[in-house]
Amino acid sequence: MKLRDMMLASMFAAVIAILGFLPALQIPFSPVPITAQTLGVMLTGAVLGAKRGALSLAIFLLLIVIGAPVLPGGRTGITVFMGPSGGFLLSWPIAAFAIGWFVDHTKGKISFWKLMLYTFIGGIVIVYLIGGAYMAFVTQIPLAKAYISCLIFIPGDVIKCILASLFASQLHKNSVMMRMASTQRKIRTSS
Ligand SMILES: O=C(O)CCCC[C@@H]1SC[C@@H]2NC(=O)N[C@@H]21
Repeated sequence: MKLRDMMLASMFAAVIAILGFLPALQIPFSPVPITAQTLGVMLTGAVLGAKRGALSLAIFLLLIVIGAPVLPGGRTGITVFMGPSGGFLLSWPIAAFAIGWFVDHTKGKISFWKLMLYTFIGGIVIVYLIGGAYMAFVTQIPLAKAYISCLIFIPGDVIKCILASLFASQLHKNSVMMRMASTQRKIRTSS
């Protein structure tokens, strides 16, 4: 991994930390809040790809471990991993990796709809599977009940999928156009 990759991964970790300044929404019947940071997780995977995306979220989790107040409300420290939302946090590098893996293995155009599917699988299905199971374990509730309680997050998380997919598809389109323009320039100067 190059220095540039490390810098990009750190930059996206910072973006997720900044999203943590938006207050989390505590909802009734759930010990886990609605947070804007999942938008950052989806965006990171969709823009950086698998390896850099996972690295970025690993950096973000490391910031929590060392006590940086990067979660909404300034929460931090290793103890947050032991709470009901701990599994959701631990799922984030896997989610970013999965979204990025799909992006890295996409043949042809990375369209909005493809990204919608990728962010849905990585940012919702994988996150809920891991986070829900962990929450059931920590709070000692039945697994089915934990998964049902995750459904409340779906409307907000689908909106985040849309936003991340819109942004990332535009970015991928621009980078393809820039690459084409630079190839054309090279051809012109060599002929
Ligand atoms: O701040 C924390 O302690 C982590 C919060 C985890 C929130 C989960 S992630 C998936 C789902 N979508 C949300 O907006 N909230 C939950």
